[in-house]
Amino acid sequence: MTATATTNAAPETGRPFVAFDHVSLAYDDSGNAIEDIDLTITEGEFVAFVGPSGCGKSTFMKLCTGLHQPTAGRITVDGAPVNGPLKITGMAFQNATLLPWRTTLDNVMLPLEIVQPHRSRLRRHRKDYVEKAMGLLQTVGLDGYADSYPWQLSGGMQQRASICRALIHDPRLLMLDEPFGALDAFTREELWSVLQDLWRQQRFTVVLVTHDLREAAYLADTIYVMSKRPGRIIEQRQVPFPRPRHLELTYTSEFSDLVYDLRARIGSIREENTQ
Ligand SMILES: Nc1ncnc2c1ncn2[C@@H]1O[C@H](COP(=O)(O)OP(=O)(O)OP(=O)(O)O)[C@@H](O)[C@H]1O
Repeated sequence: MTATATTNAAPETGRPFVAFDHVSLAYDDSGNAIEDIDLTITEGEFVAFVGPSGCGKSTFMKLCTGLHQPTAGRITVDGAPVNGPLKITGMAFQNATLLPWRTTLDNVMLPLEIVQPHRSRLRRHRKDYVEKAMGLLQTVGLDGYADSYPWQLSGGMQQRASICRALIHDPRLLMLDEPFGALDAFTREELWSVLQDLWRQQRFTVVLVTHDLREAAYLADTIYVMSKRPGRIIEQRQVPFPRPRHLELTYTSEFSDLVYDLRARIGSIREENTQ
């Protein structure tokens, strides 16, 4: 794992990067899935979305990346309206979804065969790209596994590779939908550090969707709590802990208090649901 300096690496630009201007989305005539979302994510910020199941966290992501268009309101990313799928995003999901017939290295390199300008450059600059992929694999502790196939890797190793794949084309926006949800607690905590290191080195903007409140509190600068359907932002919490964060933080009373508050907030939403 790479060593990290002891500064807070979040860029201090404060420049708006993702802006939702009173955005709602109705998939069909059953009403809004998310409603009146109005928020700004600054460049290099690490934000987490938490909320009860079905509140619209994944819908938020799909809107951010242009996979769906809002029914009302306006979304801009890096100052431009989002009218279709964005090239500047990288994504990782709960399942690593690596292609079983490709080696780890070839899985990580896959976006380069699809996303421009890398696609046009790949043949001529393959050596540089391989070097870059190997560097990423080393950062996540997978050096030595470049030629292994996904079925030869543990779940945690596969997820490390999938994070490398999400980052190989230098996305400015990293979307993570429950990326560690299927992993055991130890592996998950290890990968928090891996992700924090990568983020501090490369300063991309991160949108993390998670059910794990400790994960949100450990990783994020800002946590948005969403209501039950139709999903609205009902709370925005700044996370005050300095970076780099270490696992000891999770045993402090400040950390427990934050997680407890978030849990209570989500508990109260769930209760409303059953009344
Ligand atoms: N393609 C779709 N067509 C119709 N309805 C959809 C579609 N995708 C999601 N929905 C509905 O929109 C609402 C929000 O779904 P979404 O997947 O965004 O929630 P979520 O908070 O990510 O859920 P979970 O925490 O369970 O993963 C849900 O009621 C869901 O049934």
